[in-house]
Amino acid sequence: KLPPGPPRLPLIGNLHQAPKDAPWVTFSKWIEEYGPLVSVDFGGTNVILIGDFDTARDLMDKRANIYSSRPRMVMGGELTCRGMHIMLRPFGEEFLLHQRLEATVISPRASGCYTPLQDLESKVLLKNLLSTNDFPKQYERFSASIVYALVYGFRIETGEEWQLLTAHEVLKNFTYAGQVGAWIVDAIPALEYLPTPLKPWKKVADRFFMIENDLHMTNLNDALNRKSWNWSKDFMNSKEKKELSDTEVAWDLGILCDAGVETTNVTLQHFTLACCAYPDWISKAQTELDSIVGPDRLPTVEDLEKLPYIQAVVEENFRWRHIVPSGIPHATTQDDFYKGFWIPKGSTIIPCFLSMRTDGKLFDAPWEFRPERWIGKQQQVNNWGYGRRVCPGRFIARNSVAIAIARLLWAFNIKPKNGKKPLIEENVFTTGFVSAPKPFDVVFEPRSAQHRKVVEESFDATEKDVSVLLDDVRKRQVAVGLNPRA
Ligand code: HEM
Repeated sequence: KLPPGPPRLPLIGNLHQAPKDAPWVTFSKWIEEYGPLVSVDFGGTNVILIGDFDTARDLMDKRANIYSSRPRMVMGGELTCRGMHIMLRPFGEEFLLHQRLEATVISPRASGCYTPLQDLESKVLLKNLLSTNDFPKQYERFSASIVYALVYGFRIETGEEWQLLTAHEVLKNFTYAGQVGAWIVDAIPALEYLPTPLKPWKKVADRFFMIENDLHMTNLNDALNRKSWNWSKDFMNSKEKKELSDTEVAWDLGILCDAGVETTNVTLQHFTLACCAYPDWISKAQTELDSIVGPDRLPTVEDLEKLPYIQAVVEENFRWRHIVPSGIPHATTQDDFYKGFWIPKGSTIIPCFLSMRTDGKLFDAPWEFRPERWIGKQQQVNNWGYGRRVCPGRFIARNSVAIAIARLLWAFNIKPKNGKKPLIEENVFTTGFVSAPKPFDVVFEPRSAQHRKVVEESFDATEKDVSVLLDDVRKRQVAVGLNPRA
């Protein structure tokens, strides 16, 4: 039998109950009512919701070979991206070839070599926050500049670069094309065989494809002409490239780049909201920074391992709120049985991050931001997803978030502008696929004149030429025994 779930109607199942906005709220209510494994039927698609860490690990990690595909998205994936979006590729030989292509540049060892870029961009972040409180824009610039430098060999210095602005447009188009239930061709894929005049969606998909394809191809070609090492050159010289077209490689690079921007940005926005809503822990973090680092220099990447409280803040930040609270769906490629329940082949599997993070059995007062939960403890948080689809950028992202948090706390008192702690409820977050805090006003106040001076001097003194930094990154890779392919 299928796992329990809300009663279904004939033919449409639970489609009438399918949430349009903030689906995680409905999903977590069902999980509370029916347990950690829930099944619903959205118009013929069997959807399994997973609501706790143990069940997610048992199925999605331990049985990764059958839980690592993706639900089919005809309009968003097959037509708009012509099947080249790595996040939407079905699990199989082709997907694994693309994963092998990226494996060497995203390993923990390779990711540890990218710290010169994270050092520069976090210094720029602090310097900019001395003169503006527009933190979402500054976090976006910080996150984007790290990945654009790696993938294409250039920096995002202002956040107004045409490549980033076009990437915004691409994301908007992707969200539009990927709307669940909006396109008839998603429900009846055979309609794609109709003659073109009878397929109005095809024109939209073709237009979106052209915009995105142009962006990825131009970025790739520009990157190949830049002076220093970058991922584009590396991928084009790989042995996997022999089996792939330039266009496929350009899309892999483009998606890696896009996937690194909004994610890191929103994670830092959550951190900022937590500073305003639950400030009690901040003094402990700053006391640790003052005793290990002192007032005369910024914390460095090397300091991080001597800063257990800061590490706990980073971990709690990942737990407190996930950027995608409903989880990123997987799909099964075989029938499976678990604790007496049947999970059919082709089911959509949703690991509901919101339910896992607010599980009262594991986390006391889960809405509160309490870094102490992590001191001396190994708990689960699964920020990065599951099985063969686990986030390939996780080592880079963790390093970026950790150095940004350490330096922000070292340099600033981060406070709500109106002096009032925001009350954290679901309605302070946006309701789309990626859920960010709704706009709120924050002041980034330097902790002292000395802290301001160190921020300014560190910025002035640091190397800003991306070619020099990428040459350093390449040298570091060779020094740790890696073999850059370009
Ligand atoms: C704090 C920042 C980040 C968070 C919270 C995050 C989280 C995630 C999650 C939850 C998934 C889905 C895993 C699954 O399906 O089980 C994912 C996938 C992915 N992430 Fe990240 N990510 C972050 C940063 C990055 C960065 C920096 C990159 C690239 C450099 C990246 C590239 C990707 C890609 C390409 C996928 C698709 C993997 C696939 O479908 O096989 N992410 N990420």
